Amino acid sequence: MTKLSVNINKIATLRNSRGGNVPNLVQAAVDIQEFGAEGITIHPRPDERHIKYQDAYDLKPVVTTEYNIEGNPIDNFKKLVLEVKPTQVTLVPDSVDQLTSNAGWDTITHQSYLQDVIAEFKEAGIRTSIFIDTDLKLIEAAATTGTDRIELYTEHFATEFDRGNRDAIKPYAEAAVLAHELGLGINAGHDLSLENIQFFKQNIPHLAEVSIGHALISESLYLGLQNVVNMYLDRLS
Ligand SMILES: CC(=O)[C@@H](O)[C@H](O)COP(=O)(O)O
Ligand SMILES: NCC(=O)COP(=O)(O)O
Repeated sequence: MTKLSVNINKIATLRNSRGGNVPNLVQAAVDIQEFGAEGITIHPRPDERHIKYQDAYDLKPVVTTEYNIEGNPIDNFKKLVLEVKPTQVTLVPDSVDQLTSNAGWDTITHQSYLQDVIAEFKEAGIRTSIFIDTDLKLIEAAATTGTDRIELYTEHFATEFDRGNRDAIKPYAEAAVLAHELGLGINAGHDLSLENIQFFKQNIPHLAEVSIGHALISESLYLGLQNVVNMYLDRLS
C-alpha cells in the first residue's frame, strides 16, 4: 500500500500572503486527514516563506496519521524536529535561498555527516528518510548512512512524463529495486500530480509513501480539496 502524504506548504503560502490565519493551516490538516490522506508533510525553510517553525508545533497534536517534516538538517531544523518528534524526518540538501528542492543528497561525499545526523534522529525514535536521485551508487551509499528510507526525487520523471517520455520511469524502478534489496523503505516526491501519479505508482515496486503538495493544492483550486485528495487515493489504490 502506498500512503498519500499531503504537503501543505502552499496552504501556508496563501495564509502568509495576507498576514493573518486564513486559510487556517491546522484546520486544513485536520480536514485533509478526514478526507482520507494518510499523512501530512511540511517543509519549514529557514526563511519561513510558507511553513513557519511554530506551525510544526501547532500541527503536532492534530496530525493523527503520519507526520513528515522535511528540510536541510541545520541546527535550528534539528532542534525543531527533535522537539516536535514527527513520525518521519526527511533530510533534503536545500540551500537557504533556493526556490524549491532541486537535488538529492550526495550520499558518498556526505556519508559520515548523514550517518551522524540520521543516528541522532533515530535515537529519538524518529523514522528517517533522505531525498535522493536515482544514481545507483548513491542509493548503495544511502544504505550505509543508516537511514530507514529514501525519498526518490521525482522532478525529472514528472518533466519527462509531461513530454510523453515514459522511459523516464526506468531509473526510478531500478533504484527502487536496489533500495528494497538493500533493506531501504521507498518514498517519492516532487512534482508528482494527478496526471503522472498512477503511472508512477504502477511502475515503482515497494513504494511506501508519496508526498505531494504543489500540484495537489493547485489542482484543488479547480476541483476542490476533498475531491482531489480522493482522486489521488483512487490512483494510488
Ligand atoms: C523535498 C521536496 O520536494 C518538497 O519538500 C518540496 O521542496 C516542497 O518545497 P516547496 O513547497 O518550498 O517548493
Ligand atoms: N517531498 C515532496 C513534497 O513534499 C512535495 O513536493 P511537491 O509536490 O510540492 O513538488
